[in-house]
Amino acid sequence: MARTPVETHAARVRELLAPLRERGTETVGLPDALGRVLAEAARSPIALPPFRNSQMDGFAVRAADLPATLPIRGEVAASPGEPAALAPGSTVRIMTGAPVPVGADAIVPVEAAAMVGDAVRLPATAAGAYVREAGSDLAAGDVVVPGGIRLASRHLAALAAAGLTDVDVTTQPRIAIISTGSELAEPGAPLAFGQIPDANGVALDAASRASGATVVHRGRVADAPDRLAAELDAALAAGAELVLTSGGVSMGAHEVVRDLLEPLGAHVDVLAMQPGGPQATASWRGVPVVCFPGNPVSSQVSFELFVAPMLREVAGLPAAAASHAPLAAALTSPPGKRQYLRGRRRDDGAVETVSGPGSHLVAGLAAAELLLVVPEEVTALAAGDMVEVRAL
Ligand SMILES: Nc1nc2c(c(=O)[nH]1)N[C@H]1C(S)=C(S)[C@@H](COP(=O)(O)OP(=O)(O)OC[C@H]3O[C@@H](n4cnc5c(N)ncnc54)[C@H](O)[C@@H]3O)O[C@H]1N2
Ligand code: MOO
Repeated sequence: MARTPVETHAARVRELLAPLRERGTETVGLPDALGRVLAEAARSPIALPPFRNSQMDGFAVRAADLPATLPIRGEVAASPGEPAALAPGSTVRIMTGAPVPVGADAIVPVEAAAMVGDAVRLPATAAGAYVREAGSDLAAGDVVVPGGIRLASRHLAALAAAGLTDVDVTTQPRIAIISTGSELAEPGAPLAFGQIPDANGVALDAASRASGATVVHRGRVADAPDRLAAELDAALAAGAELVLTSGGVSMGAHEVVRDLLEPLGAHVDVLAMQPGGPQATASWRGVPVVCFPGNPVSSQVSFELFVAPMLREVAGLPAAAASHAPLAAALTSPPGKRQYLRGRRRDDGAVETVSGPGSHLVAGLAAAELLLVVPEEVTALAAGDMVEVRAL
């Protein structure tokens, strides 16, 4: 059977997921806005800084009075309240962030001052020295963060400094994840012989969230089509815009995903790649369903290749980094399949495989930091040959 090119399936998934690109907006509080994409420019209702204030702990002065020994007429702290105007020929102690009194036009840092009894000797100082003018960062009404920006802590700092408490962000794609397989148990539950913990559920949940989506439902079903149908309905009831399934798409006697969805028009394929050979795409009551193979490495690599790129784009995240590096040692690869081998980079920059090519080697994937991509037509590579490398 001819295997379907990886790009053909990628294009099919891309088309199926196109509606997810159209995002609405919602309002969230600043602490919850981290990592979200600002829907439109946020403007500052106040100037930054909001008032003229001192950049140093020191003395507020009129520059024209200096150099001189001046009497100290009190103190201005960084606290609410307007300070009294500075009388000519005098100074006040002032703290960083405190309002500069009317009449003062410069600050002398405390290190440059010398006490002379109750008075203070201050050197010549330029007008404007260490004075932070109101609006010198941003004028009231100016854009504090432009729309389309993925919010990091520095953006939240600027928004909070502007006194904003919540912002409009684009909604996150809502994903449901369903693990299929009668052998699956809740991780941590005692295992009967023949059972294994469900690894794909937590992995696809984490991968979805790391790609900027939100997970609205997670389920696990035995190899029974009516159970899968009920779980798909539960996913839609939870508001899922996209359902990811794992398992049940190859050629066994109990392929629950195929059994339920193929008669309804699912597209089932065997791709020219490993891991991630068997794949399917479907719709459930109009909602896209992307079906990954059950092997844990296969489902994770499939997510990375077919679903993560669109989610990252929507979330304003950079695409996974791809580069080339020399191979540390020779390797062989089966013909007709693009191999995604688990690897790591050595100190000398060469890349080597970790663990084997088997799609069940979930611990091996955990030990890897990158994937080595061996093209379909390449069956042998020598040490030093350049290979494509994808960061994990
Ligand atoms: N006769 C053939 N057999 C198989 C073929 C084939 O072409 N002809 N393809 C193999 C390949 S490649 C893959 S990949 C798997 C895919 O099979 P399914 O998608 O139907 O997945 P399952 O059979 O349900 O599971 C495969 C494997 O993964 C384990 N698994 C499943 N779900 C989980 C989970 N949530 N957490 C951890 N491990 C999971 C499952 O126990 C199986 O060991 O088919 C090959 N067979
Ligand atoms: O192609 Mo399957 O995904 O190796 O194990």
